[in-house]
Amino acid sequence: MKVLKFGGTSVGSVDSIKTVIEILENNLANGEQVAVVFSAMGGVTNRLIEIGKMAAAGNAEYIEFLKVVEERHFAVVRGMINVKNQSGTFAAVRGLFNELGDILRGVSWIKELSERTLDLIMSFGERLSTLVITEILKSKGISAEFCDARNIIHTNATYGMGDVDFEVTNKQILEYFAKTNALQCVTGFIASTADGVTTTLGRGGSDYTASIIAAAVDASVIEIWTDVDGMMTADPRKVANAFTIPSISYAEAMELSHFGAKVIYPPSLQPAFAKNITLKVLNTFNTDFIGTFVQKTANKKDYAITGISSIDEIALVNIQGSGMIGVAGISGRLFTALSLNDISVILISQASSEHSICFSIDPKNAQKAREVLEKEFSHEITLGYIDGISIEKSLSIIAIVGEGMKKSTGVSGKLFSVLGKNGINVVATAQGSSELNISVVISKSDLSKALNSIHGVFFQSETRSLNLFIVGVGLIGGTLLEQVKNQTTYLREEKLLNLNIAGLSNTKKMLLDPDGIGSEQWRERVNEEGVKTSLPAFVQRMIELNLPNSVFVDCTSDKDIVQYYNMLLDASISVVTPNKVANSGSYAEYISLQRTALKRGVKFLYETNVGAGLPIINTIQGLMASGDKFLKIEAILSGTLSFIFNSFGPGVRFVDVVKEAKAKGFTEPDPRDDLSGADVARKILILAREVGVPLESSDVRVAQLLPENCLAAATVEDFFQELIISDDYFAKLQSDAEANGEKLRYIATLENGKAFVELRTVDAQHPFYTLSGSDNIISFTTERYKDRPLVIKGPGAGAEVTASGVFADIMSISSYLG
Ligand SMILES: NC(=O)C1=CN([C@@H]2O[C@H](COP(=O)(O)OP(=O)(O)OC[C@H]3O[C@@H](n4cnc5c(N)ncnc54)[C@H](O)[C@@H]3O)[C@@H](O)[C@H]2O)C=CC1
Ligand SMILES: N[C@@H](CC=O)C(=O)O
Ligand code: NA
Repeated sequence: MKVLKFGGTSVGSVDSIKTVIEILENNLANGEQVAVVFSAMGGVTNRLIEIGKMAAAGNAEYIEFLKVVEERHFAVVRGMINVKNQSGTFAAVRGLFNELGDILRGVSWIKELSERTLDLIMSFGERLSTLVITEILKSKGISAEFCDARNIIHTNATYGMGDVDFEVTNKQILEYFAKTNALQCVTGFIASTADGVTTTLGRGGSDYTASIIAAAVDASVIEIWTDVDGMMTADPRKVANAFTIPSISYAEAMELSHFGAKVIYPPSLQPAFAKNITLKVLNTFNTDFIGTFVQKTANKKDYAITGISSIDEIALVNIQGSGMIGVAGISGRLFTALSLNDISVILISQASSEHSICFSIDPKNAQKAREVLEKEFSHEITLGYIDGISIEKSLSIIAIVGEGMKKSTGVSGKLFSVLGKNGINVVATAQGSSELNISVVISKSDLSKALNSIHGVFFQSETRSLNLFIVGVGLIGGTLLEQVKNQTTYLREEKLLNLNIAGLSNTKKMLLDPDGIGSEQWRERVNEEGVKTSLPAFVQRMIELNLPNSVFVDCTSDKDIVQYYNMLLDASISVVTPNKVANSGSYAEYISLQRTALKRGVKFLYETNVGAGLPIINTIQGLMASGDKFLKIEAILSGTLSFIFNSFGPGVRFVDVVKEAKAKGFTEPDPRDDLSGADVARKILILAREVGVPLESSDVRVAQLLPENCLAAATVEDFFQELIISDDYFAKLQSDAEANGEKLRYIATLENGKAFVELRTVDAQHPFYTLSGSDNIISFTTERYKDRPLVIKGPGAGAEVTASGVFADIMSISSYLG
């Protein structure tokens, strides 16, 4: 025999009942006997409870509410049974509603609603749905019979959650099914006492009915038909990427039952599990889907774990003291006291030092737990053997579950590592020696981030996601977004990396969308949906969103923005930037950013601070890490100045070359920063710091290349005017150099702890002579590269090369995330 069970949504509407009929017809076609258990129509049980309470409160409106429930059942009859045959069913349904109406009237008279009466009122939900569907089946010519489970399942008189008398029940079920071959339509959830008083089976009640029957008759299978695709790897409301688990063991299903309760409530399936009956969880609304098989032993898994479950809100109680060490009986007394007071313990952890025990409970029991324990241990507390009871709230538990972790290494490593990388603090942890479940207690505010990042490493290890928050969509930011757009498919398909643009801001508008702004229509979306830009609000929202693998990308030259870097890094958000302001501010700030990133295990990356995309910072960091010592750095670090000196000559105005550099995207947003030497000065300052020389910006000596009048210009426009006026000055610089067969080069040097930048002329022998375009060149003399320096050369400014350097930094974070 086969046992099927349909939940409330499956029997909730005419359309879904049509599917139920089809499923039943298909099953009957196989010839195997079928029992089918029905829940009440979706929402009806809750409605009946409400109606019962209204009646008890003397609120006559319950009558109207009851009419609505009645009409729902009538509507199904009208929708499913031919007009000619409806009357019998209508009469039967009306009969049940009359009976229920009488009971409710009684409740409203005596103004009392006992658990026993409530069970009786609730029983009408299943009795009605099952009656209606039985009649529908019969009207379709199917040999179906209504089976009132109260006649076969007996419980004690614990109302609300009757204790099943299996001896009697199993016997009655066997006798009942031995007598019939018809399709048995059984009322779920309800039972009765030996003397015929209606009871209910508590949580997961209809599943329990199915399970009790299946176990009694040794059914071949139980099919639980519900409204989702089976048991999922995580709660899909919290983890968008959760997917159906095809095969799961009983034990795993039990462990996952916290959120799995929505789908099945495994404890209610225990009788079937005990008989080794396979359970299938199937979707009435997606009948072709394979669903989840629950069996004693699950099929081999593709993943190290089977699923992730969580409890949103718990309180953690800690009891500690020197008097607990080596003293037997403390934990016995502790848990006895809790159990005598009906406080259920969710998780327990005690370190081998025996100095403390912590356990988690439902927060609504927290105060009671404190009182109970303070009373139990009052003597020890007075004597100072126990320090007292501390309770922490606003915590959540996440458990990873799976038989696959048994005796396999690396699972807990992976769990703790992903939590660490995302800056999620683990408050407590527990793993039983069954190795089926590792539980961690974390702050509730980290729950969503933790679930998603854990799900990511265990189930989507092939596809990793980075959440990008980009501020500044000018030349570099805009080009970066273009590059991201062009690479999205490649990265997803070839590198299994999903770049999610979760936030964007220009100076006017900002938009944050954790689901992704998209790299195609970002401009339109920011314009249309964006709100007025506010950097503090942007940063605050990012921190609140608390998305895993978040990266803040600062593509501005803003001075104020850098004050947020520390805060972001501290919130475990990596920072990537071409903006040089932070690293060229005070040395204390530079160091503090490095330290915060290190402390939080996130990245602060700024390769494009010097030489745009050229691998300069990375090279230095590699050499420093491997113990090389820098003796000298000599470099051309301005793409703009390089371009100018390579393009300026007879027949060209200096100002036009500067304007061309700006048009080509080489200059700073304000080109005076390039021509004043300020940009080069801050670059050599950053390099000095990277090689371990703790300079301040005032330590860098800058020899001006501009005449006074240009330096004094108040605006960029004025500046260009002054350049025109000074054209002869620049022409002479250039022609003097050329006359000597030399070239003008603006060179930065770091030697003996001193940094300076100056305009020099170099002859054809000098390695810096043969530069073209916007080339930068950096020559490192180190202990290892002493005889011949290490030289890096190439375009050191411009949109494409800079944006790709920023992109490469972002990519390096993704590989670090593993
Ligand atoms: N252009 C280049 O070759 C290189 C540039 N860089 C650096 O890249 C950064 C960006 O340079 P570009 O893109 O060329 O400049 P840009 O002026 O074209 O872009 C900067 C953008 O940031 C916006 N912005 C400024 N403050 C903002 C704020 N608080 N909130 C939102 N948006 C803000 C501006 O409106 C502008 O659209 C600068 O720090 C620059 O030093 C670094 C290496 C090379
Ligand atoms: N304006 C800068 C851009 C790179 O940092 C330059 O010209 O080098
Ligand atoms: Na670089």
